[in-house]
Amino acid sequence: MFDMLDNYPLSWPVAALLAVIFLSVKYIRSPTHQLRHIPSVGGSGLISSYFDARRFFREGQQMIQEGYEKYYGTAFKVSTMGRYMVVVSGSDMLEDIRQATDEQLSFREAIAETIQADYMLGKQNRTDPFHIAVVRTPLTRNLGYRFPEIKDEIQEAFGEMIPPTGEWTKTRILSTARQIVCRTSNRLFVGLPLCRDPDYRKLNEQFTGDVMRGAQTINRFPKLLRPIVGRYLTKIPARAQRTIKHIGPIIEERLANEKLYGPEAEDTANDLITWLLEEAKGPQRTTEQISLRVLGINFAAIHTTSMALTNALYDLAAYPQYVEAMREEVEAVISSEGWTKAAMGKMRKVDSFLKESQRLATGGLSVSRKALKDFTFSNGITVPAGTFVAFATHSTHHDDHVYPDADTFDGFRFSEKREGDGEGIKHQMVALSHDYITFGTGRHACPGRFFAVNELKAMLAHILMTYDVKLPENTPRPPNIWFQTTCSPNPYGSLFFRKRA
Ligand code: HEM
Repeated sequence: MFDMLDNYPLSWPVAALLAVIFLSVKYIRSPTHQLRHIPSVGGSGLISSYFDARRFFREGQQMIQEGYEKYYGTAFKVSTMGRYMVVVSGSDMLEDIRQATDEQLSFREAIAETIQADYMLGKQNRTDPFHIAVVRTPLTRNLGYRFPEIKDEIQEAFGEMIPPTGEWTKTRILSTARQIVCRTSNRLFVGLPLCRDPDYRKLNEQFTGDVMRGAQTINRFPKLLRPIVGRYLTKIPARAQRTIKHIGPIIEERLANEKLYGPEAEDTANDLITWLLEEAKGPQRTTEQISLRVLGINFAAIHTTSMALTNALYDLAAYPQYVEAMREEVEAVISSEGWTKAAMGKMRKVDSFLKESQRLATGGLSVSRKALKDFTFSNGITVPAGTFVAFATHSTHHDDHVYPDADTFDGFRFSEKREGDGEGIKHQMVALSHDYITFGTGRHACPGRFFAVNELKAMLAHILMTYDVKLPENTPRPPNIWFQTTCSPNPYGSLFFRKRA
């Protein structure tokens, strides 16, 4: 080849020129160049950004905090494995994200790349997300009607997992919470007896971990190979088949009944399968599609809610000064309302305690979006198409300018605010605001938050009425575990429970 070039006197300079042109175009198109107007936390050279991406694994939140303090109200970038992430802060920039259309800043494209969602739940889950409307409307509307069953499952699940006896019983709390949340949520989603089926429960308890590991495996391969890797090197296809094995017969029976008695025939189960079948049209109405939507909703619901419950229980044991006031509230409300959804709405102290617990424990970044077009924020900062943007949530929640004494756990911070005139609604846990981003913002804000909060309140109220809870002797609240910007309650922590004295 070199000999060949030697035979043509102009070839060396031409080859060198082509190489320079190629490298220049590549550089101009690279995120390093395109995002050069946005300051970096850490370096932005090729080698330094590799080391920063490695540092991000261990010290992601410290890096976000550093950028938040230096560039509050504007944007900075951090390098993560595979891409830069542009991090924004301040109410105005969050409002810009809230108002952006899906064609400008896409929630679904961001998730699709981060967790390789197409290989986990099927491409239709992203391109045709009819299940979101189901969670937002019929699931939420039916909470009052189905509440007695949710309460029944809470009672049964706690009774089995943590029998209330006179002796202090040590319980590894995160795994216990996950099992209780899975069972209770599925009492609403698929009802009895499936919600108690050991294999179905295990499948849903483990699915989030399977997805995270699967995504890591897929992300290691180039785009071209990913369909093969997703299919043969992850556990996901087997999990999908296992879900269909459990839910398929129920769907088929409902479809057969519909054929027999007509579409107007009442589906008395009134569960997630009913609502999905009501919403689904044409090709969406298959056993596989409906089963995968149930799996996907479990994915969104189980880990988030069980982490929230675990954090609340660590806080309950660490700050026992709030117990008596919450018990009085629960007793008063239940004696006038009974165990109903309306009663949950009246438990302001319980709501505040859970909200405060989540305020402190929400992870480093949320509201992840991918820019599909160049996007200009109202402060003039532009991010080019293809950029990943996220909001500095943990830093906002821990900012003394936003919350006085922000690092301190103040269990009734929000219920006290609700006592002011006209303040009754906006400080409740389900309310979205620019200061409280646990459930995200805008049209993609968590549609399951009404169920999650009612379920968490019913669980905490049940615990307050049934148990005394304490930390192991002379030990502090188990510290949260950070990985990149994810903040998880300590999986190794235990609490002691005994029948309420
Ligand atoms: C404490 C528990 C929960 C937390 C902290 C939580 C948090 C979130 C967050 C932060 C988002 C993204 C919002 C955004 O980027 O703007 C989200 C989306 C979502 N959540 Fe939740 N969630 C919880 C429970 C649930 C439950 C119980 C369900 C289902 C019943 C659920 C279903 C969903 C769905 C389907 C989405 C996607 C929304 C969309 O695609 O537009 N979540 N959640």
